[in-house]
Amino acid sequence: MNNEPIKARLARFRPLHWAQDPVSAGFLRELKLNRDALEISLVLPFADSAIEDSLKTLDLELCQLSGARAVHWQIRIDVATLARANEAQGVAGVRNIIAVSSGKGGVGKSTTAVNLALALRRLGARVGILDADVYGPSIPLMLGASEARPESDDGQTMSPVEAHGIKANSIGFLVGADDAAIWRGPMASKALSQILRETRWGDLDYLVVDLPPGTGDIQLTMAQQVPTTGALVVTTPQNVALADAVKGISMFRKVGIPVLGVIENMSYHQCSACGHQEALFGEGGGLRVATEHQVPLLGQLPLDVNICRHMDSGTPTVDALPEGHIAKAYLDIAARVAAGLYFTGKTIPTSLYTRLV
Ligand SMILES: Nc1ncnc2c1ncn2[C@@H]1O[C@H](COP(=O)(O)OP(=O)(O)OP(=O)(O)O)[C@@H](O)[C@H]1O
Repeated sequence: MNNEPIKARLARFRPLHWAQDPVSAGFLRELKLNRDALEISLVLPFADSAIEDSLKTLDLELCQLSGARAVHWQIRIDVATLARANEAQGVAGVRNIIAVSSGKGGVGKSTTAVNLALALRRLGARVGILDADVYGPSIPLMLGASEARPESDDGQTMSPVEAHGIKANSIGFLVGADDAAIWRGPMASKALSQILRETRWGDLDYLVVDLPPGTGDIQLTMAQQVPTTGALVVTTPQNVALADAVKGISMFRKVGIPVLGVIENMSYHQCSACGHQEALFGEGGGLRVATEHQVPLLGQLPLDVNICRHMDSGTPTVDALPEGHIAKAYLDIAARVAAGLYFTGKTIPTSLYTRLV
């Protein structure tokens, strides 16, 4: 079979959130006609298994070009390790670290971090989440794991809690919430460093770190101490939150950490009875901040009672209603984040996890 027309068609396929097509990006591994089926295998260096649905839209055309009766796609995810943005020493086994921050408290940063982590897992990645929010470590509750505790069999390292298919550790597991909330910068960042490096994460493609809200010393020290690949800023559309989101972007830029984008939470309210959408906190703010500061607006989430209810019940929306429009919004954000990291980053060798005994 002459592969060239198929390759040429694939080379014209570029999902909106990819910076390159699969052929010029080097993702195409095999292309062959097996009896009357066209077999195409791709290896993606970032989590995006949902891309198969878009690829399938090419099936008819590819069958016509090749004479095949069906197309069999094989998509394997082998996440690349990308260069870290700072000098902090990497964590063996952890390929990429995504810091989730917000300039202001209560905007839904932890909700976003947890749903993002679950969405990355649904896109085919091995994922962990580290709750570094000293002011309100809420991840254990959100994952329905508040009774769980990381265990240690050697007194030096601990195994993370596993919930909803991801690994998790939290400052909340280790100290009382009231104790952590009064910590000053050095104590909080020391605790973060310890929990990051003493957890046996194993091999992870992405570790999502939920930072404490704000742009003060604690956040700055933490951002520098974690071997971060890129950061996200969560905001709501109110002017006060947006002003703080801008401070967040500046904070990361000051320490050389790329801002992967802004996520606008509680963007609008959709009436559950009639479907009418209302922008309770103003409109277009997230986009304005993103445009002015030259970062992508990665997505907008509605103010929706289900998001809150699912969190309180310990099963975040991405897992509670995986086919719903909210889960789809998080999956879309996760795909953009993963692709954005890869296409703007520089691949470096992966260091695999080995447990020292
Ligand atoms: N889009 C949303 N729709 C409805 N409720 C939401 C939404 N996002 C978050 N919430 C709810 O708002 C509350 C605060 O969310 P969350 O804890 O994620 O905020 P945060 O920014 O991490 O807060 P903190 O700054 O205290 O860490 C939670 O009860 C959560 O369930």
